[in-house]
Amino acid sequence: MSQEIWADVLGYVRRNISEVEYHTWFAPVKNLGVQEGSLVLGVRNSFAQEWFRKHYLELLEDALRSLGAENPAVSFQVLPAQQEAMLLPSDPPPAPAGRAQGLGSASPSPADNRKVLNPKYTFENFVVGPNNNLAHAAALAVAESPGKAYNPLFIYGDVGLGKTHLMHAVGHYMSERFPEKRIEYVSTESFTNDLINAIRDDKMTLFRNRYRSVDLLLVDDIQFLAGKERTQEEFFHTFNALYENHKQIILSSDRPPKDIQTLESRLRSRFEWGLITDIQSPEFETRVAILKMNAEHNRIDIPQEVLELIARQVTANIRELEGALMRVVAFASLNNVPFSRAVAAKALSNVFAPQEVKVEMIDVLRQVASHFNMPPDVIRGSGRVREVVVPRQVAQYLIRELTDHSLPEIGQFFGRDHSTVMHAISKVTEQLGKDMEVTGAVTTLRRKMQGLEDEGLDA
Ligand SMILES: Nc1ncnc2c1ncn2[C@@H]1O[C@H](COP(=O)(O)OP(=O)(O)OP(=O)(O)O)[C@@H](O)[C@H]1O
Repeated sequence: MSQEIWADVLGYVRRNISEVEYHTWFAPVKNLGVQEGSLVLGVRNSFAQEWFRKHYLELLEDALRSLGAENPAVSFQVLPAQQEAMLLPSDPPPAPAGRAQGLGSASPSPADNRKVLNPKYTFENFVVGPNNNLAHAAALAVAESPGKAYNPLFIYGDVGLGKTHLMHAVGHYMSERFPEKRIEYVSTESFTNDLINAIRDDKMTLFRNRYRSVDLLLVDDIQFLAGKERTQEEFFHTFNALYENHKQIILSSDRPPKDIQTLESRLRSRFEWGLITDIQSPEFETRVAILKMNAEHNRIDIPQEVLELIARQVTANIRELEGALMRVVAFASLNNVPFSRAVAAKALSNVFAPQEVKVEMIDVLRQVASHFNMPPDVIRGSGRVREVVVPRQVAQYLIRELTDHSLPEIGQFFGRDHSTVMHAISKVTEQLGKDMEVTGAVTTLRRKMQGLEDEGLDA
């Protein structure tokens, strides 16, 4: 396949996922051409291969379809290490921005977002916290009694806080219970474009029938009605027709109706007829819960303290939060290191202000466990065979060296008293330089814990 077509494919992909997702996954991909009718893409390792199959196959097929391919096929091939080295992106990824449609999920393109509800945006997948519980309760009430509870429901809040997610959740809820109901999800931009096309093609009746015959109308980013007189006029009539027929309307906006400038007052007052509710930025616990849910959905086993570190880094926007998690996952897998706070901090250091990461006992234990290929609990357990005792002593030695914890605290962490820890430390000290296994483990792990740069990790 020519590089021009590949550039078009990348352009399509880029428009449909967040910047951080794009740079993490697509920047290093190599176009290997078409083989037996299938576009072959070179990826760095088998993890990336699996990830692409699971998360981006459909998106890539859509991209090819949009370029005219009738039966698009895409396959992924792991590149040999040498070729891979040449593909490492030289520029640091930019700060997350744009519209990711959730961790790893391919999203509909803006042009055909009408009628398409993102399957991930359900009530089950919506984490409720103090920042969004009113909006959530209102959406649920509306889903249960469309056209009766609050009409319209007006949800406002900053970007990436879950307005679209809640709207789609109502749509899914309704379509599951009443499959015959007509649901229309549209961005204000698409509504405007449809109107322009209808006027141009002399198809206003069709346009009106379409929007005025739905049972649930979901309109995103209604603030973009500002200054568009003809669209406002048309939307006013659509609104009235639906309202009078007790059809549910849900609107989202980045601000409350009173703050939308140049909005006709008859529309503004209608937007205020039902319920106006906002979504605020999530607090720490909600952010951790969202990350946890995302990790579970993607079957990623990531320690709580790593999720907490990510949640401390990204505070304002859930889309960015998801991007940050994805970055950490990609970073750890591409560098083949276990998840730790230090790894997460390193993964995010190009994107967010670096955070001081204090090494914790659990971090050291995890690293030691991974080095010796043994579960952390076994190291902390009561086993007395050499295979367990050596990692345990190394862990205690490194914790003493790399953290501020006292001997009794370390003892407690291992369910032992401080004299055992003292013994472990002197034992390791004695073996350093003599016992290859112990010396190698201490040196490697110390380097890993102190500074990841020394490990040749790529951000
Ligand atoms: N409470 C939540 N629980 C789980 N995921 C959430 C929650 N809120 C938002 N998200 C996720 O955050 C991402 C951004 O949400 P969404 O697109 O709904 O934001 P938005 O407020 O509509 O943003 P915009 O103003 O840019 O349209 C989505 O992937 C969504 O699933």
